[in-house]
Amino acid sequence: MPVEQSADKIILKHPKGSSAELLLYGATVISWKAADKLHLEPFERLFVSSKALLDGSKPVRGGIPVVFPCFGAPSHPEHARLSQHGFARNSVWTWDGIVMDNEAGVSVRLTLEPTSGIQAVYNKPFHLSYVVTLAEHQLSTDLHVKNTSTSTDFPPDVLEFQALFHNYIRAPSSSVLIHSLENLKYIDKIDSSFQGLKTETRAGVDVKTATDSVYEDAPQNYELTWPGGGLSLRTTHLKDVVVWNPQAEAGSKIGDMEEGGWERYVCLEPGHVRGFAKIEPGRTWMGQQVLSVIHEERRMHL
Ligand SMILES: O=P(O)(O)OC[C@H]1O[C@@H](O)[C@H](O)[C@@H](O)[C@@H]1O
Repeated sequence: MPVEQSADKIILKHPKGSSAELLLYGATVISWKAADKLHLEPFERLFVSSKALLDGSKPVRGGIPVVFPCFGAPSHPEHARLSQHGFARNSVWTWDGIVMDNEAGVSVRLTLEPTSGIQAVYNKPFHLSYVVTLAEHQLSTDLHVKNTSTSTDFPPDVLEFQALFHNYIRAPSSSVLIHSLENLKYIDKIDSSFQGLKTETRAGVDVKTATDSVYEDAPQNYELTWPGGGLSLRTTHLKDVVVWNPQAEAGSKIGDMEEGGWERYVCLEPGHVRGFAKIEPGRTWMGQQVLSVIHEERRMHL
């Protein structure tokens, strides 16, 4: 069966051997295994901390948590009662069905609507639909956000939100390089003494030191490479991208981070997180990412 379902998890299996696992909790993808031309056996592409709780008691430390409707600490008055990164990553989503099942890919959809728990902290009407698609060498995630307000008032009942895919990519943090971020403006959340935006001067960005950078108006087309491996990331309507790795000093203070976990991943998180996406009543916004295996050694020599 290309799609297996249990009470809390969905497993996607592609006929060519790749696979993915998705929790209803947070719609969190917790595994993506894909081969490349050098390693014919599919292997894990995402990092999930061995200390991550997968029982729905807190957001998963790893995989691909979905961040909505606020990134980081809330900065919009309508999000004031939300916790860091919003409620999508710690809400239980609803299974909606198989979208596609053929040689090209296996695809499933989950949805999230306001529950009483969400309404207690957030009173905007919305409908989220999340489609995860597995191909032989590719994983795509699409988030559709609908403003379900039926208000005809003026000014319109606009839905303002931030959204982001918090990808924990399995990669050696001592040698991974990310490009192309050169010349982009970014907020350096590590350097709190610096006010304003910095300009990226590096052709390939590394995470050898603690990194928490929010790049704005990015090219939506990136490559992560390390000796012997790599992934590309293309996005649509996700104009910003975050690079995060806490390294040892901050990483060892994260309760659900395994010892040395920061050595085994980099977070490359595409989103709309500088300012807010805005949609009028009845309209839908869609943000998409496509993660693809890089088959050949494509390391930039710097
Ligand atoms: O611990 P959390 O809430 O999952 O957040 C992890 C990190 O997520 C990143 O997206 C943020 O830029 C970091 O500042 C943050 O520390």
